[in-house]
Formats: sequence, C-alpha cells, structure tokens
Amino acid sequence: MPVGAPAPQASLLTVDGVTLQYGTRSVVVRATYRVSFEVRRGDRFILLGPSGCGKSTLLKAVGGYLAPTEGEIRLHGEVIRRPNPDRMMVFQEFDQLLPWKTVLQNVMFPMIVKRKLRASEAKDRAMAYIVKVGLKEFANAYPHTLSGGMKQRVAIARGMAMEPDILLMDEPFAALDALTRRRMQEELLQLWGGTNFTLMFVTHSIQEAVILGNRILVLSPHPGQVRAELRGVKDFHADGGPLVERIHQLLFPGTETTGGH
Ligand SMILES: Nc1ncnc2c1ncn2[C@@H]1O[C@H](COP(=O)(O)OP(=O)(O)OP(=O)(O)O)[C@@H](O)[C@H]1O
Repeated sequence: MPVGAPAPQASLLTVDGVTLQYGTRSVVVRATYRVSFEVRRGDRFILLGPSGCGKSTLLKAVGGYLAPTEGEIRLHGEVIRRPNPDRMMVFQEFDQLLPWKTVLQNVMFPMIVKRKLRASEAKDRAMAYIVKVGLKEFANAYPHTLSGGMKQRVAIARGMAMEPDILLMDEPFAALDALTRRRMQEELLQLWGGTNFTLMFVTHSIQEAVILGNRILVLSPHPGQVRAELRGVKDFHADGGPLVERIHQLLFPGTETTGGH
C-alpha cells in the first residue's frame, strides 16, 4: 500500500459462496445460489431483486435463523450460527410490537431480556431512541393507537436501541402509503447521518434502493445469484435517474423504466 493511502475498510460482514435452501424430504426449494458479498462498517447495503429471489432468506441467514447449505456467513470473522443481539431485525409487518406493552416498554424489552441492562439504564436508552425517531409524545401509547408509520418507527427505535453491529431491515416500508414511505426513507437517512450505524436493507423497489443505498447488490430471479454490485449515488435527487435506469436494465433487459417501483 502506498504511504499515506487510506487503509482499506475492513469487512464487517462476509457472505461467502452462500447457498440457501428450504426443504422437506421430497422437495427442495433453492432460494439463493453461491452468493458472495461484503458489508463494511457504516454501509447502507441494499439487497435488491425481484420477488422470490431470496432476499428475505439471505437476511434471515445473516440474522442466524437459517444455516447455509453451502458457504459461510461471518461477522467480525466469526461464523454466524444463531441469532444474537449483535444483529437486530426490523420487519415489514406492523404487528411486530407487543400489543400489551407501551412504546417505551416495547423498546426497552429486548434490552432487558438480552442485554441484561438495569431497568433505569434501559429506560434512558430507550427514551433517547424514541426521541430520535420523533415519538417522544407517544412513549406511553400502546401500539394499536399508532399509525403504520409510527409502529415502524418504534420497531426501528427498538432495533437501534440495542446498538447492534448491523441493523437488518426486511422491506420495512413496503406496507406504507407512498408519501409516508418517502418520509420514512428520508428519516432513516437522517438517523443514519446522526449515528452512522451499519444497515442491511431488503427491497424490491429500485427507487428505494437508489435513495437509501451507498451499495446495492442486484440479485437475479430465483434462485438468487449476484447479478451486479453497484455503488449508490450521494444525492438521489440530482443524479439518481441514470442509476435507476441501469438497474432496471439489469433486472428487466430491453424494457422501459416505469418510475422505479
Ligand atoms: N419457509 C419457506 N419454506 C419453503 N420455501 C420458502 C420458504 N420461505 C421462502 N421460500 C422460498 O424461497 C424462495 C425465496 O424466498 P424469499 O422470501 O427469500 O424471496 P424474496 O426475494 O424475499 O421475495 P419477496 O420480495 O417476494 O419477499 C422462494 O421461492 C420462496 O418460495
């Protein structure tokens, strides 16, 4: 390495030749085939691909919920074998909160169960993240009184409050209306700007991938294989169009872009 050159960023997460499949004795469904990539600290890493290409399955495997049949997934060089609070997951579904607990109690819950923080410490940290996602006034509200977007903010605060090495998000905004989705994307970028956490985000929206990602892994249809890895654009509004078009051509060669969704 030349003197004075910046040190290459070490990989936080390595996905190395990973094949994932579901199976009973008679039928095997292959979800991904020999997928490899690396996520570095502070990345907003997007898994993008058509429905059924294995994005959620890959995220579950990074979460430790599913073991590869081939290849390895490593975090800090250690093979992932089970779920752990160093990887927190935010899902698409609005019902991922405990309905009998308030916003504050929901955010505190994993910290108390998994991190064994004292209640007072967990409470302070939970409130700090509830404030970050703009829900201070709703700390004592129950989930059924919140909108879909607010529930997703709570789920994000709950994941972030654990201060995981990597936050895994599986289409967290897909069930929201278009305007709320757009707002949540901006808010997520702002949150990232404030803390620089590492994010791995699954979507099948090209536009969402380009807005959110600094790196975008494009997967081919079922079973998912890496089609391309692209660098994101710094300012989506200024120059996102060409990247949207390029990804569209990778996924749907020879067809016209129709707005990116
Ligand atoms: N629990 C399961 N049992 C058997 N097959 C499954 C299971 N979950 C997913 N699959 C299959 O694995 C493949 C990949 O599914 P996965 O949900 O990972 O795709 P995806 O890219 O996230 O799709 P979507 O965008 O529609 O959520 C699909 O063929 C799916 O039918």
